[in-house]
Amino acid sequence: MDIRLGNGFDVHAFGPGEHVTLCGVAIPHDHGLVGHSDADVAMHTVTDAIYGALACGDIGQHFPPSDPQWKGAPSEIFLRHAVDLARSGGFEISNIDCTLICELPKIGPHANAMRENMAALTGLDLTRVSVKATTSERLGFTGRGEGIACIATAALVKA
Ligand SMILES: Nc1ccn([C@@H]2O[C@H](COP(=O)(O)O)[C@@H](O)[C@H]2O)c(=O)n1
Ligand SMILES: C[C@@]1(CO)OP(=O)(O)OP(=O)(O)OC[C@H]1O
Repeated sequence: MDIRLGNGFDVHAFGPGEHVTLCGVAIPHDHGLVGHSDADVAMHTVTDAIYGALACGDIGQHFPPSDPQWKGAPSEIFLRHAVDLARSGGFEISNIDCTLICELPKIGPHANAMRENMAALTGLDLTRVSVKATTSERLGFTGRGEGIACIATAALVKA
């Protein structure tokens, strides 16, 4: 059995807005997130973890931020691309795990909706999709409420 692990890390800054989109779920907040796309930092991070497991670059190489085509794009486009790449290489995604780092918004009340959306987009069973959160104890840029960071792991298997 061929097992591959990949990691992802991404950060998006807060800007004007009334919600953030995380794992495709709109979460009410007193700021939005700034990005070339819809700035879904969690979906970008999971996408990069899958690319990492495949050793095939990163999200900016596949979807350059300089390309106007991706302005305001829904990030599920990027995730679907990474999932298709994995499957076309003969891999199944075994599980994904991501941790959001922010003081606010509180992720807990939305975590199951986020998991369900990621499970639907990837075709994974819900038990294989994990969404977690932590504060940074008010330290650093996340602690000052300047943005949201996310880290993720993806495991891919080929029988
Ligand atoms: N944005 C966040 C941050 C944290 N949580 C939940 O709170 C727990 C405690 O966070 P600490 O940073 O103090 O360890 C954490 O384990 C999460 O369950 C959250 O929902 N949203
Ligand atoms: C997703 C892309 C798409 O142009 O733009 P952003 O929304 O700025 O997100 P980032 O995490 O900086 O990744 C780069 C790009 O691929």
